[in-house]
Amino acid sequence: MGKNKLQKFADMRSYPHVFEYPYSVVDNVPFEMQGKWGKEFFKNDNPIVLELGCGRGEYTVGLGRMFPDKNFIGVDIKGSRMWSGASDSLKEGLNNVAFLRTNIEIIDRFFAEGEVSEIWLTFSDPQMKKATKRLTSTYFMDRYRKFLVPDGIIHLKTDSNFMFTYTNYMVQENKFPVLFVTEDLYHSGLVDDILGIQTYYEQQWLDRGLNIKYLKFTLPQEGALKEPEQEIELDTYRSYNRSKRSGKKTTLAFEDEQLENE
Ligand SMILES: C[S@@+](CC[C@H](N)C(=O)[O-])C[C@H]1O[C@@H](n2cnc3c(N)ncnc32)[C@H](O)[C@@H]1O
Repeated sequence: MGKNKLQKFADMRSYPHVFEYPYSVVDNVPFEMQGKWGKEFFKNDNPIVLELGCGRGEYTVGLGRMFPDKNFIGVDIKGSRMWSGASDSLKEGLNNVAFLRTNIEIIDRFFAEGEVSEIWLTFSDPQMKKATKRLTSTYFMDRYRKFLVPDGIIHLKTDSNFMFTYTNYMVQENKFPVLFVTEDLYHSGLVDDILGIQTYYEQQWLDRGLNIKYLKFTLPQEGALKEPEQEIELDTYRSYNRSKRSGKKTTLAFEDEQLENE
């Protein structure tokens, strides 16, 4: 039988490679590893790569296996999801993998200037109602700039047409260099070992026949950032449009909600 949430939380507290600093405690518990992840935890100077909103951490663990000469940290607020990747990486003895349980809104408190080389955003919630909650908004880009190396790389992998279109507009508006872009990863023949890592959400969206989109760009350090102003068509299969009064749900909206509750 699988473990319940309390057993998973207990495991997480005992894991040496898991750091739990949710917003509710971070002001009371000092975090002393900012700027020292390489020296004090990984014990090397290798590049550090983050997966933000990592869920079960498939990219963090998958990339950790592929690139022993880089360090990977999965970040999410949900400990019971993160437990999967944290347990797998511990069992496999991947000493280049760690997890940080916190709110991404305060991510810049955990890393020093230039400490991180790359960020993966894997199937992030599109947050269609509020741009400042979107992990590819300029609100978050301003935070990422504080700890990314100059011209650090950001990868977005998503099912969401809304998130993909918004991020493309954001990148264009701010003239960020685009390294790679595809609207349909699996039918373009461009999937390699890295892009072939599939997350839990990715598998669900693929099963529903959605195209997976991918955008890779660099984040320059200089210049004020500007939010895009274009209207973007909403994703119809998400719960955004559901009428609360009628309670009507499309099948996909319902399933989306169930995924959220996982
Ligand atoms: C749609 S799920 C995707 C999970 C995983 N990347 C995957 O593809 O299976 C989004 C994840 O981001 C996390 N998340 C969203 N906003 C967050 C925030 N502001 N701080 C921390 N975690 C967040 C959620 O807890 C959730 O696990």
